[in-house]
Amino acid sequence: MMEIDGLRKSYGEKVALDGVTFTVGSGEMFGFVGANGAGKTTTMRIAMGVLEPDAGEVRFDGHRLGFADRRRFGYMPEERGLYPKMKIAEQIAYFGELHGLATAKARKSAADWLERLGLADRAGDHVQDLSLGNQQRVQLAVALVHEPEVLILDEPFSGLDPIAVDTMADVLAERNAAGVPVLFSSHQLELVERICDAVGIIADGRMVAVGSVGELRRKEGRRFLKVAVEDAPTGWADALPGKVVGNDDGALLIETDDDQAVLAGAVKAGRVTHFGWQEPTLVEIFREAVA
Ligand SMILES: Nc1ncnc2c1ncn2[C@@H]1O[C@H](COP(=O)(O)OP(=O)(O)OP(=O)(O)O)[C@@H](O)[C@H]1O
Repeated sequence: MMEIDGLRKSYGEKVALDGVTFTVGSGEMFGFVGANGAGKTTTMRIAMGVLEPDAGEVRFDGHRLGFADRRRFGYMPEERGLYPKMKIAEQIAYFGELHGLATAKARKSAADWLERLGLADRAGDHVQDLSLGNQQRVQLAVALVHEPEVLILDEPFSGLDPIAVDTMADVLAERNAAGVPVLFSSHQLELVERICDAVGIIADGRMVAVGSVGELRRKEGRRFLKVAVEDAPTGWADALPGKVVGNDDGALLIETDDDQAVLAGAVKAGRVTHFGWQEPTLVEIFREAVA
């Protein structure tokens, strides 16, 4: 388990992190979301030891992280950082050796990851000759080559085509299944909602919501009853307990505490063709949490 505990960080006058706390459990996929400049990259850089916090600490399995621990982490930095003129297989193996793998093992692992990520036929190409999406796959291989115990990835999905997104998501889920905690940032909230066990929402350097999507729905989101009634008179729901907040393709969206009263009113008004709760999406939860 990785614990981010009370991180504070300022750049001059600018307070970037104002007490950031959350945990990423073993085998957990944690999606870190927030507006531009909210503090995601700063948090992840501190977790990787690239930046020192002004206060707070990061722990792994109960102890404060040191250099040796971080060698066993896999990291995809926001600024990426591949060598453009180095051949990709050599480059991945080189990073493997930097993380302590013996040369033969590093080469074997590099070849295996290139195969897994669909880049085996590009092994001898220079990084600069790959498309940006393929460079990102190489960056993922660099993060994974030494079989890291924790993965920290800054916007790993940005700029990928849908097939590459699926490959990346599958690889991360496999690492999760092997017990690896995965922390990644993203602006792709539908993807985060689909693949993450837990989500943390940061705004202006503070965590404004943390939990599973289900927990966030219960705590942060508003849910609505979606009710469609054929041939109902206009305004049929006006006298019912609750508030009509919208119309979705002919169905009313009603905010209410009394679904049974709304159902009884709907049945009285006409033929009910749809009746059910509409849960808020992560996009809606996000908008409410950062508002
Ligand atoms: N080296 C720096 N010097 C000064 N200010 C910085 C520096 N790095 C980040 N900041 C500021 O700190 C705040 C947090 O930035 P950070 O990069 O952590 O946000 P982010 O959530 O990763 O944003 P994005 O989604 O745009 O990548 C921002 O206001 C940013 O301008």
